[in-house]
Amino acid sequence: MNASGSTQDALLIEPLPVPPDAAVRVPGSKSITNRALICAALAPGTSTVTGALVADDTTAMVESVRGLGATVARDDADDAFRITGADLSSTHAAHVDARQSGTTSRFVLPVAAVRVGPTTVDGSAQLRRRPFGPQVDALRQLGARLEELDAPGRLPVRVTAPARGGRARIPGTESSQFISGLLIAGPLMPEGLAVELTTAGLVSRPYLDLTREVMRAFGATVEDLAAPPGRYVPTRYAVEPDASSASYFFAAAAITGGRVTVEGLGRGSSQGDLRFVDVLERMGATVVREATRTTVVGPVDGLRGVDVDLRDLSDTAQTLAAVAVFADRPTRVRGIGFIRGKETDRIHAVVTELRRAGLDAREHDDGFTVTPGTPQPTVFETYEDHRMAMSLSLLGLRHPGIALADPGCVGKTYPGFFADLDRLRTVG
Ligand SMILES: O=C(O)C1=C[C@@H](OP(=O)(O)O)[C@@H](O)[C@H](O)C1
Ligand SMILES: C=C(OP(=O)(O)O)C(=O)O
Repeated sequence: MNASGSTQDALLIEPLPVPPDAAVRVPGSKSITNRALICAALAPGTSTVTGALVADDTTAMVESVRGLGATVARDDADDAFRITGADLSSTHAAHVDARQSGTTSRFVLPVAAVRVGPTTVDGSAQLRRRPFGPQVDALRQLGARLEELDAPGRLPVRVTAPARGGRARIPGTESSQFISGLLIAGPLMPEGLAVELTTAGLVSRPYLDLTREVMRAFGATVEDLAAPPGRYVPTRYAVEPDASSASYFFAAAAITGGRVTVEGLGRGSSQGDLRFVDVLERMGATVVREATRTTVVGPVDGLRGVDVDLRDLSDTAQTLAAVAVFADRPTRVRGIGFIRGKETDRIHAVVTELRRAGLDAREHDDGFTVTPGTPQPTVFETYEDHRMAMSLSLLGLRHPGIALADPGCVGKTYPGFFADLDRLRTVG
């Protein structure tokens, strides 16, 4: 790393000397990687997944599907995982550690309910604090037997008898991952699966499109929120770059008046978080959308504050909180009360940290308001939340004295983040 140095545990982010003019390629999508890995693990035969993210959340999935009986081999030369599907009729008792990964845990738990042997799903202390109740409840409606080994609605959970399938009622307002996981397991339930929402609202909707897209690529049939009995077939699948990871680079262009192109993420992408560039456009940035890449050019005359609902793309809420510091008027973010149940209470965390830097930021039940200002030199806390670290680092690109505690927390989805951020310093 050439311009970011370590002080004790904290990482100092040096301001960019000039606005960036750069093209970057961010790692593979966490969400697509974990969907592809688990669909491959359900397909009898050998699948190949290329371009996958290699990070803590996807290692969690690799280890988990191995625990369920799949074989996973890494071929670095080919940038590929080769996965041979698990024998779901095996009676062996499985134990799965989903680490910090919401997707891994919420995709594996329903899959545990379509195998014959008992499976225990557990995770880190952080994951044990996150909600699982609606999914446990839905699986019981589908005939599975589950034991919550610690507290109701929390990990660890042991599945002791499989689901027959049918209809499950579940709220859509807490996490779409519950529904994605049920859909993934649905084709392997003897009666198939139909999910019925008990709420008018549905958060993180684009992730359900992603689930259906990857399921179909692996040969499964799925329509809306239902999957008839069926099967997966092995395939070769290429993972595109991660749109949430790209948000930090688009934001860097927006706040500096620079220009950043993210390669491999273009008009055909199904990742909802790519819509973050629409928000930047509303704020005054110029966006160039091409078939296989997207460019953001920051305005020279400053950004406008916006009032925006991010329920479909909530992983970009903290990115926007950082961008909002550089606008001309307050930014209000709505529709994201459910992000209090992510790696940390993200509304509280981001507001607390902006205030630590002397900025005016406020919490609301459903989001936050950030008023523009000049952040003071600060060592930000990062709450074991990769997105706190990556978002707050943006302030350091413009202001001196910004440092991050526990920068290694980015390893959850983007181990090379700070090295890639340094590439914005390369002129030309
Ligand atoms: O399905 C997915 O891949 C994801 C869904 C979202 O979670 P929620 O559905 O809990 O909002 C998102 O925050 C997470 O990073 C990835
Ligand atoms: C919320 C996130 O992850 P997960 O729910 O998959 O742990 C995230 O990556 O921001």
